[in-house]
Amino acid sequence: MVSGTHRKVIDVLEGKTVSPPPIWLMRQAGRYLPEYRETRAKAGSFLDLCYTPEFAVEVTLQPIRRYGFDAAILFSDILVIPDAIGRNVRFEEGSGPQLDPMAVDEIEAVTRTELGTKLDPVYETVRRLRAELPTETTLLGFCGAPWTIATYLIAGHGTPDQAPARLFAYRHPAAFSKLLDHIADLSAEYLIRQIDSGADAVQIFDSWAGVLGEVEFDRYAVRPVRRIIDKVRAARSDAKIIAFAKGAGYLLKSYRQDTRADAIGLDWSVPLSFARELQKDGAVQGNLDPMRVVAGGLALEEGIDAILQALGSGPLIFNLGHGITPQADPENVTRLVKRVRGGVA
Ligand SMILES: Cc1c2[nH]c(c1CCC(=O)O)Cc1[nH]c(c(CCC(=O)O)c1C)Cc1[nH]c(c(CCC(=O)O)c1C)Cc1[nH]c(c(C)c1CCC(=O)O)C2
Repeated sequence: MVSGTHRKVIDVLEGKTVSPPPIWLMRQAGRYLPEYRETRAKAGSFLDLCYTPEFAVEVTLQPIRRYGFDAAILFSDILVIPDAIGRNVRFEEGSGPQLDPMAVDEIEAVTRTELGTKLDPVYETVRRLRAELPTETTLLGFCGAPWTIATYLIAGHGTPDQAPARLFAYRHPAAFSKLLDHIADLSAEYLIRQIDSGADAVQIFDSWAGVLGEVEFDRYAVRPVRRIIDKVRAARSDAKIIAFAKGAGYLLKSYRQDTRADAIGLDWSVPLSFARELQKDGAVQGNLDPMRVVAGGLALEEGIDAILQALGSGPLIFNLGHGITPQADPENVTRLVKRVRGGVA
């Protein structure tokens, strides 16, 4: 292989051990960066930022310029799918996302929706990014997992424990499964189009997997993600896929095999001894507590070293256990990258 086209994240997704491990951070483009806040102010609403290729490309590239991460993640949001199917998604300052909540009698109509052309600007962003990024930088596309998307569709906003979606699923199991299958089909189409536009790999975010019981985890987290992965692979057999089921704990033991993901993302509550077991079956990604990046100092150094020591001799993509938060000091990210790459923090 020509060294200039070598993408370390892809090597790890193929099961290789890369030392030092490649690194990127979930939500690496975001409010902790002054240059993001500047572009965000110019773009208008948050969705305008997502749907304007010029701005979305700019904010995707900002953390790459600053830190030289091994992967760039398309700047967008998991809620663009609900937006594309007409659920009136709004991001209001300080209150998190808002959508039209979905009642059970809307299931038939919602499961007949199509993506249409609304997400075309996202594919254009992906094309421009692949052309502008350094060849050695992996470009990641993404979508939300059907369960996590459904939690927002049903409640109409974020909730601490997703009680509205859990209740809906117990009351209307057949309608709920139909809804998840439909979201999975739209998500597969969305990911295939991202891959065709230049994404080298994709990540599926199941941020709310941790609130599901064992039976529901299989039904609502594993199966719909497997459905997406099967459809993407049926269309693009060499697609590389990372699945992140936050809070899944012990259920991660079979998650990779049951979903067929190339890598599984780990949140910071996953013990490193268990993470090592999971790594025997393939690549893992994670799992530094984002609060260690806010704290800095010894908390940051010890957290990094523990992960490198436990997981550095196997296929690892270094990342946080969830998105970086707005309070993080950009200098701590500089220290983090340096330490992972073998320098002193
Ligand atoms: C659940 C979820 C969402 N969005 C996402 C998830 C899954 C991952 C996770 O659990 O964090 C995924 C997401 N959201 C965003 C990205 C961009 C790529 C990246 O840098 O990782 C990605 C991959 C940008 C964003 N998406 C959002 C922001 C902040 C909005 C702003 O700039 O004002 C960013 C940078 C808005 C958003 N979008 C969402 C919420 C709950 C919020 C509000 C929370 C907040 O205000 O921090 C839904």
